[in-house]
Amino acid sequence: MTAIRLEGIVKRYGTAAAARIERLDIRDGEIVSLLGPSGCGKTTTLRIVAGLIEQDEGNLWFGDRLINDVPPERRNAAMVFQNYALFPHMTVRQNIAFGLEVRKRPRAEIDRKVDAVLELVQLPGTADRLPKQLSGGQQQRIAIARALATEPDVLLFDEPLSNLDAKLREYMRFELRKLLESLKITTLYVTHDQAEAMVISDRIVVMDKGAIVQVDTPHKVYRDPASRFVAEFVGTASFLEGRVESWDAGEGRGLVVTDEGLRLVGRGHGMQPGDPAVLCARPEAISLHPVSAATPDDLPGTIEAIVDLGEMVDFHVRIGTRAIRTRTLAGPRPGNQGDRVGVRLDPERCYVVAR
Ligand SMILES: Nc1ncnc2c1ncn2[C@@H]1O[C@H](COP(=O)(O)OP(=O)(O)OP(=O)(O)O)[C@@H](O)[C@H]1O
Repeated sequence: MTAIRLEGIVKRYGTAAAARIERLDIRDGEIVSLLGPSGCGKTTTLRIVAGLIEQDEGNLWFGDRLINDVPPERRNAAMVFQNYALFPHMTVRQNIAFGLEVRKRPRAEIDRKVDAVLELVQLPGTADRLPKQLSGGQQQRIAIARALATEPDVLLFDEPLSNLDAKLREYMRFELRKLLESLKITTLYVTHDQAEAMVISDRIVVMDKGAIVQVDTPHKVYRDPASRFVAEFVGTASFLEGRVESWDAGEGRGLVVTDEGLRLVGRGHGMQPGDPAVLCARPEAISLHPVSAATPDDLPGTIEAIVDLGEMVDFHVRIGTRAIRTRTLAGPRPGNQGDRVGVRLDPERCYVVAR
């Protein structure tokens, strides 16, 4: 097992920095995702770790080994790509054996390892098939088996599930998480899909414009976003801009008065009275109540639209000049389109961040 450390890493194309990572530590056996919108520098960072791109500045460590000048094939890292990158004219067995043959391993060992990794990805009967005789999901599992066969210290995934259809992708997330958990190999995983990152990772690195903006467990990234950008990118939220009226640093919560004069309580860090702020309300933080059951503290709202998603129902609600969104399990509804409702915000699930 190998810890990974990136220190002062910068990669520029022309004058623009595609990646600038002050510091990132990935622990032995940890599964870490790089998550962010297109162009934020995820793939550049992953490729620097793989040795496929050379950084302009900074140091990269695998354990206590500085590997800046170590070529990719000597880093003992295996990469799994979005397009599987299997050799089409080779059987599954030949594909998986390839890396071991390059390393001139004895035949018996190669056969044993191929069988073992096929077992691991639950495709033991496919050894003699060609990639085209497998489904997309199966091909991706073979690509993973091929990566595992060489017993790498580090596994690198570049959007490995993006080519699969939505249902299979969802299933494979859980399968992959189970597999990675059992392997305990240090893993860096690139995705722009926040749900995938939530399922796969021990920790998520959220990136924006080449830099890291938050590193935390999936739970913390969702429950404690460091900025509006993170709250917007991971999950959904309604945003209410305003100013901090009072703040209890000990409790980590305070009162925000929005630009429309709504008084709302939320949790956060490092805010001061007078700070411009945004209150981020997750859909599950907002509950709607028929006017007859509303309390004086509820905000007066009007249901503008109801979107029925089957098991869930989205409500778009107007509060004065503001539109917010909430989501509930299908069931009794607080009202119909056009009805007035009481809107209640759970302060525990509202986050106050700098504006
Ligand atoms: N070879 C290159 N030459 C010039 N600019 C590049 C090159 N590779 C990447 N970039 C730029 O660097 C930035 C980061 O790219 P990168 O591929 O790392 O982003 P990403 O987060 O992986 O995006 P995506 O999810 O779309 O793959 C982008 O602005 C991109 O246009």
